Amino acid sequence: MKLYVIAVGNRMPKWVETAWEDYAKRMPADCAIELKEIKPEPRSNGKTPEQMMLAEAKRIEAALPTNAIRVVLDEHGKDITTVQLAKYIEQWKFSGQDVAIIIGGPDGLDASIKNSGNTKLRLSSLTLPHPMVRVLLAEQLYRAWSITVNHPYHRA
Ligand SMILES: C[S@@+](CC[C@H](N)C(=O)[O-])C[C@H]1O[C@@H](n2cnc3c(N)ncnc32)[C@H](O)[C@@H]1O
Repeated sequence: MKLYVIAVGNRMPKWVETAWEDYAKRMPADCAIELKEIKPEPRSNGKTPEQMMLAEAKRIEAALPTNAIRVVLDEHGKDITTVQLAKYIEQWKFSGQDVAIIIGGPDGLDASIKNSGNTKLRLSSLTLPHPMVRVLLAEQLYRAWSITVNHPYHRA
């Protein structure tokens, strides 16, 4: 199984790239995480947020791997614990499908993407900045994987 993280936003600050790499390289081959960055629509050409999110939605659709389980990250999604995320990882592995976890840009995700996921999850009740979301997600995927194999990284 591969976990694709489809994230709106490129040209991230160095700390974001470093943190992502740090967790990505810890993941084992059978649960690897791969980042696909989606170019954000320029914020300076007079378009409405809805128009920008729609343009980004088309790029997200084009980047999504075929037959992958879709997981949308949204602050209004289902609340889960890290132990529950570990259970999701086990289910996803069992399904034999790859997984695409989608993160929106500064304005969020177009409704067509928000409502297209098999699952909609939130990482916190707080509204998080999109660069931080990918870092937090990478750490939580690593932590959740560590739970599935009883790795000592996670201490309950
Ligand atoms: C700055 S937020 C967008 C906020 C926007 N007002 C909205 O309604 O989605 C950018 C992206 O980060 C992700 N995100 C932000 N906070 C989150 C949270 N607490 N849980 C899960 N994902 C979150 C979502 O994918 C969101 O589209």
